[in-house]
Amino acid sequence: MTAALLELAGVTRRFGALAAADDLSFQVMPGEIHALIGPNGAGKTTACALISGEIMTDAGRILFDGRDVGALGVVTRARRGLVRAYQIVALFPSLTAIETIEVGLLAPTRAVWRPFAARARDRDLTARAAVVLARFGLDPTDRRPAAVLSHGERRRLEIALAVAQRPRLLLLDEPLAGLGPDESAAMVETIRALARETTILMVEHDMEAVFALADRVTVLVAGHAIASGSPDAIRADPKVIAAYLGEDEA
Ligand SMILES: Nc1ncnc2c1ncn2[C@@H]1O[C@H](COP(=O)(O)OP(=O)(O)OP(=O)(O)O)[C@@H](O)[C@H]1O
Repeated sequence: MTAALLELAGVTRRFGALAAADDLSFQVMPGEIHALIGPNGAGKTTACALISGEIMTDAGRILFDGRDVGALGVVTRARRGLVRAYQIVALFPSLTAIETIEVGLLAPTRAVWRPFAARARDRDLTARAAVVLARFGLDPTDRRPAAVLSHGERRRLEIALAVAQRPRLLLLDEPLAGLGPDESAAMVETIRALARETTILMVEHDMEAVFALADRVTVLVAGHAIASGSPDAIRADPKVIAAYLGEDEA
């Protein structure tokens, strides 16, 4: 039997009286696109933040490649290959797209803390960053700061930055949010292509995209995973229909 790449076992995280993660357990297998779905407030974003290390668990274990990463911070988890895509604008608003990716390429080497010295030593850096940008349909010669890129361009840059860090597990929180139909379709294709080189765990509200992309789906309700399975099994699961998917038809 293949070992899980990521395993949450009995993870709980409280905010005051509310358990945003409540005895949460599920597994992400190597090579799959795994979607985390659930109603608003189910705890999907909290689960992402717990997995990436932005917030810590109150109880339970998070295993990445068989090792407990629950006590490690964001940077250490990212260096091990557990990388979340962030809203770029909040991080590097004044950098251009290519500078943003250069930082991402340096991050796994720790050189991010002294980027200018490292840049002088790594003459390939700009060329490598250009290759990453091109994969995401972004222009390496674009001198605009990230803050003024269009919403769709920023989403692509956000994922490109995460990919530059060579993730073994890429965490995507609502990659299609705010995208128009054409941009969404392009992003679905991008995610499918990324899945050839990295395992993907994504939170997504767009059910059509989830069922088109995901190999397996986990359904969260009130911080707890009520089901994990193939898209077909999830769609047919009476617990899921009652708790979530049935909502639309109610
Ligand atoms: N930092 C926080 N402090 C207090 N409560 C929080 C905090 N973060 C999340 N919560 C609460 O935890 C619950 C789960 O929130 P979370 O954002 O993880 O859900 P979600 O499934 O991602 O929701 P959505 O689909 O609306 O994005 C919600 O009730 C939310 O109000």
